[in-house]
Amino acid sequence: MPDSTITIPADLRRDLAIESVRSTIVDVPTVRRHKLSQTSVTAQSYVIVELRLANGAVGIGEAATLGGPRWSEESVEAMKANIDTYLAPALIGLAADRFEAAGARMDAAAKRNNAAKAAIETALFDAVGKTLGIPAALLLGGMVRDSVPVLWTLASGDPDQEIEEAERKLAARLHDTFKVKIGAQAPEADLARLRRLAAALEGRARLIVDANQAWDETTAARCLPQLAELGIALVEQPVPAWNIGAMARLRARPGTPPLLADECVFDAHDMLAVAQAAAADAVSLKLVKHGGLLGLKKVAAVAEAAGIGLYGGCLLESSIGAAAHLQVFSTFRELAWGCEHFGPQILVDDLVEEPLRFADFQVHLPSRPGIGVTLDQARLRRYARP
Ligand SMILES: O=C(O)C[C@H]1C=CC(=O)O1
Ligand SMILES: [Mn+2]
Repeated sequence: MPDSTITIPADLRRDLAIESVRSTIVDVPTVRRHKLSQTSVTAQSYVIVELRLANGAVGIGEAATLGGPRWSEESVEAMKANIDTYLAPALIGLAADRFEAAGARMDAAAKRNNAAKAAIETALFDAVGKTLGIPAALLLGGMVRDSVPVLWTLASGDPDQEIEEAERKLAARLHDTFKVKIGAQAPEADLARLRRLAAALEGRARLIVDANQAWDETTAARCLPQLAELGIALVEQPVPAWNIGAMARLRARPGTPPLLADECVFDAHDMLAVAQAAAADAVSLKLVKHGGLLGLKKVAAVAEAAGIGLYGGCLLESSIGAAAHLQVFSTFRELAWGCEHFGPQILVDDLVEEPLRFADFQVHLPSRPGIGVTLDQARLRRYARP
């Protein structure tokens, strides 16, 4: 287990009042083009939150997007505006360890805005953790594990490049599960691409796919058995987020591989609806969807109650957002599907002094207090929007 006995001077503990919140938009280039069904990115945009307490501690948090407001409704521009105008003013003066009260204030100040709220709540846990000298995980139930299996996503759309990329990851013992992004081209073209990947990696890697809502029910009914025949272990969000009924009907058909709910589950109410409809085998947990670490735990609790497996989702976060996810993922008794926080490795640069460590097919929890990583101010300035 990581060392959690770091001590900091008593005077730093004194005043947890939230004094200021600063938000900065950054754009960090990626090492290659990342293609999803609905968008394609060559840079990742985040809002970085720095939240200062009266005791001097500064907590950090990150809100990720994917292709502007295309993956979900929040863009970095909207998040910054809503943080500065509505969310931050609602919190000034509140004691930072009153996490639920902070959530209630933010919900009263702005509807949804889940990624923006998550970045602020992350910064609260980071600031309090730093103040107390403990990892945020200790405030969330305590660690069950100090590393998490991590997959890599293949999303260039070019199977030759993707096989070569997967081979490099396997050889370096970084990743042996690969998520393939599909839905940007016709289903038959994706199936041909997957056939090539499955043949090239057979017996050496596990494949899952993410259609990002690209298929209608008829297309999904036709293609899902073919994915099962190829040995695809999990199929993420094959149909539009609103179509829980289709997910349930597809899941009940013989020959359908396990289904992973992503865009159809934002809050715990969504999770309950998916569970009641028996519409998924697993759920992808993400701070940007669930509004924070506590919201993520609530969604996970509903899933656990329904026997739905937990999958540690991402939105290509840097080491800041990834570290926050790891703090909460580390507290789950079961994390059946591991996680996909490869984000720090797809960026040309990170935003922290010491990036997360990837080794032996796992991403390792940092052992410092709070979320465990330190914002690199020089890098923040380098990638900040003018
Ligand atoms: O899962 C998503 O929909 C979003 C994201 C996560 C990894 C990736 O490549 O895209
Ligand atoms: Mn997804």
